[in-house]
Amino acid sequence: MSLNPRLVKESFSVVEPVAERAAAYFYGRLFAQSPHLRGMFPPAMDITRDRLFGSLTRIVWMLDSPDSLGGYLGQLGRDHRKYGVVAEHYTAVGNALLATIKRFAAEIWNAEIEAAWVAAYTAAADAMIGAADADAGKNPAWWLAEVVDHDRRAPDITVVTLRPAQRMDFVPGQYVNVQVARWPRVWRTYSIANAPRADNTITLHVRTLPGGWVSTALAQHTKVGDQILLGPPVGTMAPPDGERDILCVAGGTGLAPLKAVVEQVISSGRRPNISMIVGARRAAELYDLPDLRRMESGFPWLSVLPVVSQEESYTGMKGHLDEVVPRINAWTGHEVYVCGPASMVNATVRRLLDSGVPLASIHRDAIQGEP
Ligand SMILES: NC(=O)C1=CN([C@@H]2O[C@H](COP(=O)(O)OP(=O)(O)OC[C@H]3O[C@@H](n4cnc5c(N)ncnc54)[C@H](O)[C@@H]3O)[C@@H](O)[C@H]2O)C=CC1
Repeated sequence: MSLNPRLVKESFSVVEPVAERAAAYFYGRLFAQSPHLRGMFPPAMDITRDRLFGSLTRIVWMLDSPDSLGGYLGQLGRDHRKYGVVAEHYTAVGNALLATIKRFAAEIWNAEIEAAWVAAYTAAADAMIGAADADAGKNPAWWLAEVVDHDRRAPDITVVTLRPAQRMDFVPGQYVNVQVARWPRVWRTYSIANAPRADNTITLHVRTLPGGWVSTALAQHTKVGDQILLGPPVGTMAPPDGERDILCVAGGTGLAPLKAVVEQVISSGRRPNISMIVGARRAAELYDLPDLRRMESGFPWLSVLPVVSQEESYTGMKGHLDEVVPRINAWTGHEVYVCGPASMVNATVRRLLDSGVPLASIHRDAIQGEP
């Protein structure tokens, strides 16, 4: 069986515009054929459905880049250990996936396309299973973590510090999936907001969103001493290893992974100039400014610039990050990190590219938050 990325991509592009219906069909089919699998999923499937297509889209578009794809599938396989996924589940998922693509790409479907999908799915499942097996000897499938600090910084922003019961190794810039006792099987992603610490604690920045199950539970129904579950650290954003100056553009709680990256650079002993441009809608939402100012006073090469977009009376810099950032500097020689709401990240990256910053110098990570 040989891989044929072109056929997979062409047929997937027919399904992509109807992704929502295809995902609903996929799960309907999966649970009809294997009802016992339903218990592994949360009662409300909306976010799970989006995540499925998000992952599938990434995999399909990475089929031509085996190195990136291998890394991504490895993380996905390790991360799926927390759901209790074992090798035999992949067969059921593969059958439902094939039936789904076949149905929604019916007008172009043929034996060659089917063979291409079977080959691609088999290779992807093998990579995930292999990574999960290799990880099983080294790390737990999930970590139990105790809440050791709970700090409401703004009406809807809470900073939570957790101590995992077992050592958790991670790269600054990565994120974890979080599950609270109140909502079994519901997992949401949060970036780790610190470089590794000697006491193994990690800090998360939580924005409470209307209808956000996990964020509301973490902010309003969680106290010091509670236990929550964490999946393994995932994500490919990482601190730079060269000597170039660094720009970090953070929108809201998108600050979290960028703070981790900056902490790591500072503790590495290197001395690049670091500019952190930190955006919030209102000044009261600059929830981490005192700590950023403390970092700034301890590391003279760091400068922190808060920017507020929706408060006329604010006396500091005002505006949207995508407009403000290119006005401040050309940034062409910098390693650039951008994180925050997707619309802000997309707009800012576009403006940076327009102003001559090479794509290879721009670091961002697609993570899925609530709701
Ligand atoms: N909590 C975490 O660990 C992480 C969160 N994120 C993501 O970061 C986002 C944070 O959201 P909030 O704190 O609610 O941010 P927010 O909605 O309060 O916005 C923060 C900043 O982004 C700017 N902004 C918003 N939309 C924009 C647009 N279309 N163009 C230009 N600028 C725009 C605002 O002006 C403000 O400066 C979420 O989407 C979350 O998924 C990403 C990584 C980690």
